Amino acid sequence: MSSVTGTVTIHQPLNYRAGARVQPADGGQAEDVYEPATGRVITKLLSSGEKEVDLAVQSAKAAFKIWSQMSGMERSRVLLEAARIIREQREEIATLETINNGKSIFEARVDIDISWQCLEYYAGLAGSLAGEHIQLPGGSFGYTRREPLGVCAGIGAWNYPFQVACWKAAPALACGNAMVFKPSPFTPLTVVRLAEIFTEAGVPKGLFNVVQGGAATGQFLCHHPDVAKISFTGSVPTGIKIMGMAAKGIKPVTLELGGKSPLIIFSDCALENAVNGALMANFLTQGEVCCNGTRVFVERKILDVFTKEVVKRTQKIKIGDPLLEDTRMGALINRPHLDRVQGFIKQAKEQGAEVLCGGDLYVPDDPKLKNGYYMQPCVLGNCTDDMTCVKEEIFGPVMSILPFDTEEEVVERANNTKFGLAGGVFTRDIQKAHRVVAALKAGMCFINNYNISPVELPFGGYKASGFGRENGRAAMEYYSQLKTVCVEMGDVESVF
Ligand SMILES: NC(=O)C1=CN([C@@H]2O[C@H](COP(=O)(O)OP(=O)(O)OC[C@H]3O[C@@H](n4cnc5c(N)ncnc54)[C@H](O)[C@@H]3O)[C@@H](O)[C@H]2O)C=CC1
Ligand SMILES: C[N+](C)(C)CCCC(=O)O
Repeated sequence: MSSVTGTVTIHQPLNYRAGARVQPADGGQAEDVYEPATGRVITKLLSSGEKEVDLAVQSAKAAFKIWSQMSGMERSRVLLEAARIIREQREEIATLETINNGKSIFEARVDIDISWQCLEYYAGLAGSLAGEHIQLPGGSFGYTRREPLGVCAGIGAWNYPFQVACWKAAPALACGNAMVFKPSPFTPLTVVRLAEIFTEAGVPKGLFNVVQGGAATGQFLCHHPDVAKISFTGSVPTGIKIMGMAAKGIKPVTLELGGKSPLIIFSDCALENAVNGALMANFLTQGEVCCNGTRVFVERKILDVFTKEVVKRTQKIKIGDPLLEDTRMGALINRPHLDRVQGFIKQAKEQGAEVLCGGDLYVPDDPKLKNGYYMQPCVLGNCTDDMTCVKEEIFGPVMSILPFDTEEEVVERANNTKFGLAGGVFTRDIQKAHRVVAALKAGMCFINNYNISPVELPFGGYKASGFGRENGRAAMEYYSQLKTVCVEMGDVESVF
């Protein structure tokens, strides 16, 4: 594939069923898919209708019969092979991700690395999926079996298309399930590569299928009677709808939703690390990250020095063609989203926030990029807790700085949100660090770093940010169910 921005056009079918790319059997009209770096249409997406979704689920059901009967070690070998192929094709997958998502190639490579690491991690756990043996009176006993659920539905967001799919597929497949995955209609491309890789690695045909489209396709999938579980990554309003659909079928759900996470910088921090942490917490993937620490609380004693340094470093972020090696911020996902982020900045100014840097659209010199969706990363000062930019998830490169005076005060303000995905603290005082994260009502907390993703650690939210966990051992629980077997070794003493 060409690795030059503005040149790639995709003509292959984007559905994947029974081990092959296919055109959907039914569906709506074709939608444009854009290259955010140029604003160019790279492909037309045919959405999947009810019939196509059913065919994908039936194909998964057939593969489940074979896969679920294999031992964990057998499944492990296939997942390791898939991880190996991803490593081998790292550059090609990262390039396609960058073309479709707009993030820098530098970051896309990291995303692909986290993806194959996730497969390796669950390959390692597949062989240890086991139950317990429990002794009962008179030599009788019971035992438990951890069994797969069946066909799991995965529905993903557009910010980490390949990685989100791996975070769901790896534990699902390790536990013996099959999956039908629906990516965001903005980023339909790389997930189909993942499906091809699974087939090449040796999964039974139909074990991992891809259906394409937006809300309608997602609804067909969630309502399908043969779908046993739904794992969703996306916004809170859609999460509410997913849970409603799951309730109708009594299906377990995992919801990875939005956030407005706090990052607390105490005056006794290592300043350079804290500045680096604040940049990591706000500007990866153009700020389109659910767990971003966008409310940066800074102890007043170091407010000026911290702010000055953060602004200086933010102004140096190299924006532009995401496929260039030295670019660190690419383009936002699409025009409406860019407009939305701009709207938040305008409203912040109206409400009294001060733009300390950035916030404007960015027009690269390269003429082929002039219709891309770029903006300058923005730092807002003079913020207060009641401002919209401090309360709502912006999902763009916008950091709000909020001064504080005491630990007690900052913990209360940090928790004063409907969300609870993540949180972070920078301090050299270990007691304070652990005390503060213990008080944070958030599922993923960082001490003296932010937004790193070791796949060994469970990830997920509290409160409106959802429930269930991805990554870590914990995710195995969300893709399996427990069967108890009670064994009588004596005679039946009947009551009757
Ligand atoms: N906690 C986490 O791990 C993450 C959360 N997010 C959140 O996702 C949001 C941004 O992603 P978007 O794609 O804009 O979210 P979204 O909620 O609009 O869409 C997410 C997915 O759900 C599908 N969908 C939309 N309506 C549906 C319906 N009625 N039934 C079934 N499926 C439906 C979409 O087509 C897409 O695949 C942000 O709020 C962000 O915080 C994003 C990435 C990670
Ligand atoms: C990889 N990481 C930690 C930066 C973000 C993962 C959550 C998401 O999909 O937004």
